Amino acid sequence: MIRIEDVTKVYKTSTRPALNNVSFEVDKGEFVFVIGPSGSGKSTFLRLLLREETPTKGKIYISNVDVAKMPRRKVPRLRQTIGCVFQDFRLLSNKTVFENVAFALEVIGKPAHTIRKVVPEVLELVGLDGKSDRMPNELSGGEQQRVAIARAFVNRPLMLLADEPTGNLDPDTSQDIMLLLERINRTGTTVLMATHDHSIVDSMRRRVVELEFGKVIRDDARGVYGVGN
Ligand SMILES: Nc1ncnc2c1ncn2[C@@H]1O[C@H](COP(=O)(O)OP(=O)(O)OP(=O)(O)O)[C@@H](O)[C@H]1O
Repeated sequence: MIRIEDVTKVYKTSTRPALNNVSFEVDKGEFVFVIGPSGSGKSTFLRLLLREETPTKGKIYISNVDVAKMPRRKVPRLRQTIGCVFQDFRLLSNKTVFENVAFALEVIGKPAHTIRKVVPEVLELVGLDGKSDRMPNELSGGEQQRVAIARAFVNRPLMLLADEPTGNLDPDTSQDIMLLLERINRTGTTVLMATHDHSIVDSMRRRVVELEFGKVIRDDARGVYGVGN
């Protein structure tokens, strides 16, 4: 599903590579934690998958398509197959919960009757039924992240990229969000999650890819965060 081959990324303004000859594969339906200290290249990796950046060297295949070589006009279609969730939720503050999720479908031209049907379904899936008319500032952090996950998932993407999704949440709320990401993963969606959260990684025992100075230094099938991090 994702194949990274000898990928090096050197940003224009930097001499040290953010990713240095990285190779690994992710199968459809996997749940993968990408861990490593600040600056080790986690976000760069996620940005390359989204074609927000292109590699300096190497190849990035998603479903056998070389993302780096993809013509610019095809990039929006690629991004429709990838849902994204961030630490800071990134909701539209002047739109309701329903409208935030609906917006993701409107921008890709889905008809109103589909939106009316699908949005309540996904809000129920994330545990927000009954809250569709709230504004983001009337929700807890955990609820806001649920909206963000609903918005990322409503179009049934092939994969979900989560960059520190629990970074602003307390431990209990973080566990709830992880249960939700697990549920989404069980629908067959590949989940890649960059995190610094030791306890979550240790409790989930999923695949762990660890980066350090832009290199993969560990790839464990049922990993823990690791000693000394
Ligand atoms: N746009 C950019 N221009 C220049 N250098 C960058 C850019 N983005 C990231 N870098 C550098 O690339 C390296 C990897 O950064 P990256 O953001 O991928 O790390 P990270 O593991 O996601 O860190 P964090 O956990 O703090 O989010 C760092 O040295 C960083 O300074």
